[in-house]
Amino acid sequence: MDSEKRQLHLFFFPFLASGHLIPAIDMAKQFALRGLKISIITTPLNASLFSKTIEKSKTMGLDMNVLVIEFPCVEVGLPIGCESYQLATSLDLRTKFYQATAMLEQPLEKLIQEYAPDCLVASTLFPWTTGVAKKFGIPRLILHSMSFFSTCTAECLRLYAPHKKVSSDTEPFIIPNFPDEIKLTRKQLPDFYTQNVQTYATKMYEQVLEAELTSFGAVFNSFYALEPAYANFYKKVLGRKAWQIGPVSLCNQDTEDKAQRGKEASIDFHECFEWLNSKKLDSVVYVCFGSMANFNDSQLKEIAIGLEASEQQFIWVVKKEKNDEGKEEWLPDGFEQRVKGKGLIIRGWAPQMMILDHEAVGGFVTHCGWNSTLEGVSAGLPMVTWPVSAEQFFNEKFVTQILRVGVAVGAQQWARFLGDSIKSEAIEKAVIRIMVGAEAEEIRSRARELGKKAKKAVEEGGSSYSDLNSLIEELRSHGIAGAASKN
Ligand SMILES: O=c1ccn([C@@H]2O[C@H](COP(=O)(O)OP(=O)(O)O[C@H]3O[C@H](CO)[C@@H](O)[C@H](O)[C@H]3O)[C@@H](O)[C@H]2O)c(=O)[nH]1
Repeated sequence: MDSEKRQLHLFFFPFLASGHLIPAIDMAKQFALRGLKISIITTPLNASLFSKTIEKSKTMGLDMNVLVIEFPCVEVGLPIGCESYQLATSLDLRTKFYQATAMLEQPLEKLIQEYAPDCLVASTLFPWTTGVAKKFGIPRLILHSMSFFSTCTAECLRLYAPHKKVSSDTEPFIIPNFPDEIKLTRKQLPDFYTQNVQTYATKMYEQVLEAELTSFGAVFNSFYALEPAYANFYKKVLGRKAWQIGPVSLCNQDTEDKAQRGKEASIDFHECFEWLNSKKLDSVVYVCFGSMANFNDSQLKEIAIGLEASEQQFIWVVKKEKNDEGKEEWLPDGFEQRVKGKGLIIRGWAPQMMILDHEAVGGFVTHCGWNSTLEGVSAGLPMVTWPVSAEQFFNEKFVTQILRVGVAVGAQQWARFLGDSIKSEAIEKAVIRIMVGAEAEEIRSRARELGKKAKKAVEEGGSSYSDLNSLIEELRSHGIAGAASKN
């Protein structure tokens, strides 16, 4: 077959966590929409989460399928079914989880042998896949799940270690040689920056870096106009190769597609949509902390009190099981009766993208996971930033200081399983600041402009659209060159 016409086949191998799988499926869809064949490699439980999306893609004529590999839970001592990182709720379980992912090397090699894909697009957290791709003579693209800003912040912390030059965990330091003056404290950094001992995670991050330097390049869920200084920094100062093809969530255009990203929602999405339809433009604040953050009862209570005191309408997503007696200790007495019609609590999984895109939603209280941040940006929404873990404190700086589309609630420290560090008054005040008054209007108009730029980036001729074209062209010529050298 004429090699220029040959359909390219990409293997997508995302990390096993909602915050990685959801954007990876969207990204895979972008490639499939350009006529490429896509196989998503994942484990049985994760595959079931997006079976509907794959079915739907087939009805659209897209060439997408899933190849399932078993996850070695038993072999590493993980509970059976612990196939998602968010289920690994202790350091010990997380270490075992990473060990199990490294054991996926052989099954992956078997699939590559069988299907001979042209390229392996694998999560940044699978550094060993660069070696696998090399072995089979195909390029490995790094599937990046953070922004350029956060990736550059992380790299400058590693290079210059400014956090080691301050005398306490709360003394601010500045990221050296950066385009903007960004201040952080040690309390806002992931553990592995501050620990002096080598752990599985610290070793893995060294491999991540090594792989970044030796791979074909990286694909980012971002767009040029959002962070030009940091895209340039990544490419020119850090000397890496990258394509930015986001916001990838924007490939979901109809309400059902938006509602079905990720998991089955815990609320009938029609019901949620109807509820929003009954509300005025920009009158509802949406409160959600991603797929991983879990607050304790007293912090949830503070949120409830703060939301009620703000007098704003809200949708609040709570990922908290009822206790053994079926009680919800975090709910203030009579709360749901008092906010009836005004506030909606979703217990479990929300159809987030559908909610954010609804015109009744006028603000977003977010933990600053990169996907939520970008979804908020794409929907043109002002945000209250409440970082909890991972690189979320970096994203907070980006939203509040660089983009200036958010206000900080005042979270000061990295912690995945939190106490009641933020008081109701701070929540009330921050929500009011993004929903009511002159400041809110000013933030909203900046956010709206950014939302328009996000949509433009993925339209035909937009920067992300063009970057995806160039990437496909490069893969095509690489494939042709590779095929020629094999002949
Ligand atoms: O009820 C929910 C909760 C989440 N989501 C979706 O789930 C994704 C969540 O991703 P993100 O906002 O990035 O948060 P996390 O799940 O916390 O993501 C982890 O992974 C991200 C990508 O690496 C990091 O940026 C985060 O810091 C890290 O916590 C988003 O697409 C949301 O739309 C829903 O649809 N419904």
